Amino acid sequence: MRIVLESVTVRFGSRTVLHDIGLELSESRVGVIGPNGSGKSTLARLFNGLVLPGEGTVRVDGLDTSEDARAVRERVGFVFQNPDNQIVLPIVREDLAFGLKNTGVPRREIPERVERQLEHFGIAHLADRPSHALSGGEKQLVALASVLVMRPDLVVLDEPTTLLDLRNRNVIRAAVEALPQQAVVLTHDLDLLTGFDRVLVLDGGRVVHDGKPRTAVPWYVEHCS
Ligand SMILES: Nc1ncnc2c1ncn2[C@@H]1O[C@H](COP(=O)(O)OP(=O)(O)OP(=O)(O)O)[C@@H](O)[C@H]1O
Repeated sequence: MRIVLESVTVRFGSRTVLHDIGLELSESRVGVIGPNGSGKSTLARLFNGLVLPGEGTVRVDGLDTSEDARAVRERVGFVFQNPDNQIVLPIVREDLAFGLKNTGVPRREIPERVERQLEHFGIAHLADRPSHALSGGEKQLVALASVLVMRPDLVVLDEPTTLLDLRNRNVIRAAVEALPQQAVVLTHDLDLLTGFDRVLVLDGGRVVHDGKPRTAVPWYVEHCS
């Protein structure tokens, strides 16, 4: 799918957080890097209508996020940086089923889809556990599973490896690599970007570099550290 931003400016109060951004994204793996506060999360939130542009337009497969928010959200899944913002129900299995119940998936298909998604991440043993009592890394995996079970066409992951130990970081890396759908990944974990098709570097609300990881990552290290 194609995401097109035309002259997009985002302001929070009197602060301009994104300045006149023009972008077209259709690659399978896109990374977004940049210093804290550079606007990465705000940019990514534009892709599924969580943030709407103050000026300009954002189109997802031709759908204007300001006009077709619901259709856009069905296509674009968003995995939050803090999994506590994602997990809504007290038991893991129920949490994964929640979104499916609200989108008209036939009830009898739901338990199997949930089970398969949990198994895919090696977390089937968490199915009946209370969500609030999971470790940070377990929560991050459950949050990702709860988005993927909805089968979005594009997945946005906001710093998916921050809470993870080495083993789970590798689980997430492998999961991102194996995703059949397009993915946009915001990260400070530069190793995660190996093999990506494209990396955007943000600084001060502007795209200051746009290229392959082998050029974008060294550029970022040289200019933004
Ligand atoms: N809802 C909001 N209201 C006011 N200001 C906001 C809001 N969301 C973000 N900001 C501000 O916009 C700027 C960009 O924030 P954003 O979260 O997009 O940056 P980021 O690059 O993702 O940062 P980090 O790497 O720290 O997660 C920050 O200065 C932040 O304080």
